[in-house]
Amino acid sequence: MKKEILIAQVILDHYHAKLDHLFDYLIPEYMQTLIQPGMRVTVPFGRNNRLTEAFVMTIKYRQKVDQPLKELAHISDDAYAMTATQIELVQWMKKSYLCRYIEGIRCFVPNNRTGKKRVLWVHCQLESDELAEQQMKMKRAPMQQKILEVLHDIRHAPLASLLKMTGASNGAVKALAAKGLITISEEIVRRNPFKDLLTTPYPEPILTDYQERAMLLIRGHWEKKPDTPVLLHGITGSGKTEIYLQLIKSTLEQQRDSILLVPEIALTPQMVQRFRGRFGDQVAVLHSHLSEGEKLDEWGRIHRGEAKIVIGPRSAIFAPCQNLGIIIIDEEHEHTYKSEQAPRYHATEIARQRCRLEKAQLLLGSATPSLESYHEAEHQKLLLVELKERAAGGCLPQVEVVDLRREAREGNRTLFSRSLIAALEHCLGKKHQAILLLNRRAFATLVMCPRCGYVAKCSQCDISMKWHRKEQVLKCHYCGQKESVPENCPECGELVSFQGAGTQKVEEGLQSLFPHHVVARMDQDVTRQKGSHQAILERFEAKKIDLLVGTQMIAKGLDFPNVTVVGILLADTSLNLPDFRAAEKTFQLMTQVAGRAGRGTQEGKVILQTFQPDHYAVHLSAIQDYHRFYHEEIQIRQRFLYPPFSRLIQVTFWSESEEAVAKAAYHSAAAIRFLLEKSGYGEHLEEVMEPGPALIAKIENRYRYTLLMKSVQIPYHIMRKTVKYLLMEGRDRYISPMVTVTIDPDPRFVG
Ligand SMILES: Nc1ncnc2c1ncn2[C@@H]1O[C@H](COP(=O)(O)OP(=O)(O)OP(=O)(O)O)[C@@H](O)[C@H]1O
Ligand SMILES: [Zn+2]
Repeated sequence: MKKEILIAQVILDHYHAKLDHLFDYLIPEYMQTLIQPGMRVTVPFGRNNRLTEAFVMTIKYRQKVDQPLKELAHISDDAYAMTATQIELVQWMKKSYLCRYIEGIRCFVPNNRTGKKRVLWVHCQLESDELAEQQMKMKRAPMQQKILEVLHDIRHAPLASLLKMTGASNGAVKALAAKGLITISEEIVRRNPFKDLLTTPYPEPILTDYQERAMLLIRGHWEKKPDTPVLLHGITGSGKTEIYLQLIKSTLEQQRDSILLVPEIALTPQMVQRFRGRFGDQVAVLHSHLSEGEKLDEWGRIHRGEAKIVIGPRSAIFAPCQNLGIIIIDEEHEHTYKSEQAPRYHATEIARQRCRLEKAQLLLGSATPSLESYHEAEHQKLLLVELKERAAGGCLPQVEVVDLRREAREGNRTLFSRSLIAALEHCLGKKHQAILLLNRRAFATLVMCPRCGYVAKCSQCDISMKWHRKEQVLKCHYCGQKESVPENCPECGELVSFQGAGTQKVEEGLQSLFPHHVVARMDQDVTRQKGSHQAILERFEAKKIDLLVGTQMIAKGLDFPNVTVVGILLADTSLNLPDFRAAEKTFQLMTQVAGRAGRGTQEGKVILQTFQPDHYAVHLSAIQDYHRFYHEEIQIRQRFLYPPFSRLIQVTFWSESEEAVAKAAYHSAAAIRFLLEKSGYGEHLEEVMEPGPALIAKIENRYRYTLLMKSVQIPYHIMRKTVKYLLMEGRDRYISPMVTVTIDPDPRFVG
């Protein structure tokens, strides 16, 4: 009989598709009591037995086989080990998002190559008489004398400061240490992302009636049904954050951890300020603007349980909390919760899985819940809790819809309607502030020929170039390519004109309308630099800015009571996108940005400019009636079988060869249909749609085709399995190696 041996199945820390499976390694005798699933190890790999990092997924006994197995070489730092839950989540992610193991693992395990930040301290314990005696002995070493003198006074100093103060070299310090006159110690310091953040206490208010009721409902519900998530639908300014604070406070009292997700980094500072104002240093942040070192140190604080509240955007859902009690997702409808890169996860889905596995509670909050979530609430899969009044006493702002067609007929072709100018004058006259939204960057969107219709396009991407006036260049917002601005049309020679408007143009227009007021702009161009959005928001809060212009970045979450006017310059930008969610996105954006006005005690006013005043998304957001919007929109979804009445999978094919990409798309569609037919779904093949060029048909010189599948009758897991089989395992047979394929399950952008 053959002997049983203990083996570890590992995933190599490597992104190569061919290495995306488990490898078996023998566990040497001495490691057997130490090793655990989730640990990071080093293994010999390949013909040269190169030492490679890997993660242990499982440990098991196996019959000894004739073919000899290689042995694990080394167990690495176990501080970064995955828990059993995390391993299970990685497996789940691989299956659900068709990603590689390592892509899932990398979400949980930080890159620890940065190491810890260490500071060296120098200490001196000499008494005065000893000092004098020693100094006598070192007449020839004036630097050493000086160091002793300085240290004798202050006793301790960081090495770097000591060298600066004395002008001495490292050698002199070492010499003193060698003589035993001073000692050197090492301190590990935390890289603190909050060092520049001003925290003021954020006291608990008396809850409003709605908040009080909401708290009772939520607590009562979770006592009975801890597994059912809550959807908190509260109008803008209704005080949802206070509910989050109170729920997290109870979680903290039970010694458990909380994760609070915000839709983008720009919203972290305001949230963090409130939470640190109440819970102090128990609050940690995790986001991509932290330095590697800061990230690692925050990760460590959470992992060790020193920080029990984590705030951050999407990726903070992977925070290493060891005793998770609650996850809260603020503005749950935001598309930023879906990752656009592998693994293409949705943070809410990860949250559901984590809550299920870790017995934690889940709360989704929004003033404009996604159709999917609200639909679930209607079908009792989520508990719906509503806040119908503003917390600080004010009411929702008045919204005036301005028909831009009429404005133009009456002779005003500028970006600023007469109503908007009047409202801004009134607002500034009262020393209030205003927010202006235009969901587009740059100065003008297009450079266009008024005679032949030529539009300047990026030569690598099939998309119009945007004019950036300050830099005097055309820029492609997809690949970043810059080109000079043509004066004449390259096709017909006519002088070109600049069409459309971006935030820069609004900024300049406003400045000339209101030369004595301060105008500032916040969009991706301005905030790419670390910390700059925070600086702008701080100035706005301190009332050093009167008019703030921005893209959707300024539309949500911000809470400034002195803002009484909001201008939406062009509601149509998002309405015209060829995406089945266009109306929903527009409604959400309009309602959210309108909600920035009148949050204090003064009344707010919103001017909504549009060419399509009769569109239901426009006029329902003008009266801020979520329920009616939901009922209109859900019927459309049902009629056309879009989510939540179906689940989608989108496959994108990329290649430098247009022929290859088209071929790949059509062959794949045909093969998927064939396989589905063989599995008995021949009657529903129309659920695999005709492939075609993507909405943006070319990016960075690569052509793009998309193939959309809509699972209604064909079960989703069957569809997903078929696609996976075809495009991953069988790809060599159907798709030319010149073509890249990405599979996006439950895509947020279709086209
Ligand atoms: N119970 C309360 N009493 C007085 N003020 C309150 C109370 N609760 C919240 N507020 C204040 O009301 C304002 C709005 O609250 P908050 O920012 O939480 O709204 P919100 O529901 O998150 O809105 P939005 O969806 O628009 O971001 C804040 O200034 C907050 O301090
Ligand atoms: Zn480009």
